[in-house]
Amino acid sequence: MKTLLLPALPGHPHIDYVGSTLKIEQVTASAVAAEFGTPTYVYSRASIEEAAQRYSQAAQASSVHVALRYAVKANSNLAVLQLLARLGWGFDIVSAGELKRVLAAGGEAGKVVFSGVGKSADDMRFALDVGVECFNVESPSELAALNRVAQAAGKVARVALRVNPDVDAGTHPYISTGLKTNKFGISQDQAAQLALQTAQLEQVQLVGIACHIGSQITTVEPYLDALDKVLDLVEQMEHKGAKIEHIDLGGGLGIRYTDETPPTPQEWLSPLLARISARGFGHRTVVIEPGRSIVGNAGVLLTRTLFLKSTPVKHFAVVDAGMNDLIRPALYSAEQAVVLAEQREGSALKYDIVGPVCESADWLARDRALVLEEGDLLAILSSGAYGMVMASNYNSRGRPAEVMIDGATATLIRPRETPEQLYASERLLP
Ligand SMILES: Cc1ncc(COP(=O)(O)O)c(C=O)c1O
Ligand SMILES: N[C@@H](CCCC[NH3+])C(=O)O
Repeated sequence: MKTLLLPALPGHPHIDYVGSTLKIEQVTASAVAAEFGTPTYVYSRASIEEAAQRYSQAAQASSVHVALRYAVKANSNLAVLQLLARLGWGFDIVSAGELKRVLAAGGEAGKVVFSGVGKSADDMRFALDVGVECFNVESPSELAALNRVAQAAGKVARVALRVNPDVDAGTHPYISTGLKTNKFGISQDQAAQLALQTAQLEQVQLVGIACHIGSQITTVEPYLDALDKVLDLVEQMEHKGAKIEHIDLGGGLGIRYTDETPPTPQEWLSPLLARISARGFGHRTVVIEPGRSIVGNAGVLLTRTLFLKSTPVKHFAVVDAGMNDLIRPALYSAEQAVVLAEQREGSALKYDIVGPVCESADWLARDRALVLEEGDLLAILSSGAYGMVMASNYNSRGRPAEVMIDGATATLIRPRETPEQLYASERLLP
């Protein structure tokens, strides 16, 4: 029988049981649900800040200069971005929308890396106008387009070439990005050629090499493999006269969802920086772009059990959160631990935890042994990353509320969407 992380919740700092009661910092999950309803995403401020500080400390332990850039796509709530901006972090973005959020949250454009395989001309122009620090370019066509946009804007765009190092990060195929069959990055050969071409383009300046090999990676080896290939390329480019100021290693460090044991930021960064120094590149800036490992285990999704239902072959717990609120299980068959806000003794049944959406893929967890009653409040753990940001309005369901816990204080950082808001901008025909 599957047992998931009970009674202690390892890997989830500041989210744990006190007796049989689940608390996020000093606030009970039940109190959050009573005040703000369900489904609701709840984040621990201390957990986010400590995760960020573990990266800063790992960076400070080395003589190599490390630029910290939080990947906004993991969780883009303004309050989350504000916490990181206050800690001095910059940001990794993939759209003008994310860039606008960063600016609205008090982030500095000069500490923003613009990633993504499909940047529009409008997005490039906005990023140039506000002065982002670097564009991570992923194709010859994108480089040409950026040169044109920069010319029209009268600016010079600082550029890093994102290389696809063709390494297997050992993660889910949908979140692997560094294989040659993936759409991301430029092959090593093509990158070397493109580096030469940048010298001919007046409105772009090559300053870096970037890579990002995937997400939820739980070992260091694929990063070292990718790094060696990136450093080979840097050597090759500098031999031909380029001046590479920074090496961007991307993000991707995994978290514990059930029983994974990923390296800590220190265990991840230290061998990479050591390799960079050993190969003679220790005076370059190293950029990192973590997302999930900052916010993933700082958040839970609270959901209320509506009905328990048994068929001849299965027990179902129908809850008020669905795949529109948290799509990771439906999309990647992701396993996230599910726990009761108030644990009770009794004999457990194995439940599939399913939502109200009209799709058979609308499941949040499968075969979980729980002692459940209708009306019980559940917490889906590890929901701080790629949770709310991937939520949709399918079935005209308003997206959940978001709440930040700081000690004994719960602050609503985004109210629940109402159905009226969903269709407010739609128009009836004349
Ligand atoms: C370019 C880039 N940087 C950083 C990240 C953040 O990754 P993660 O949340 O796995 O740390 C991603 C997402 O995979 C990405 O595509
Ligand atoms: N959305 C994915 C991660 C994608 C990372 C972005 N490249 C997840 O939930 O695991």
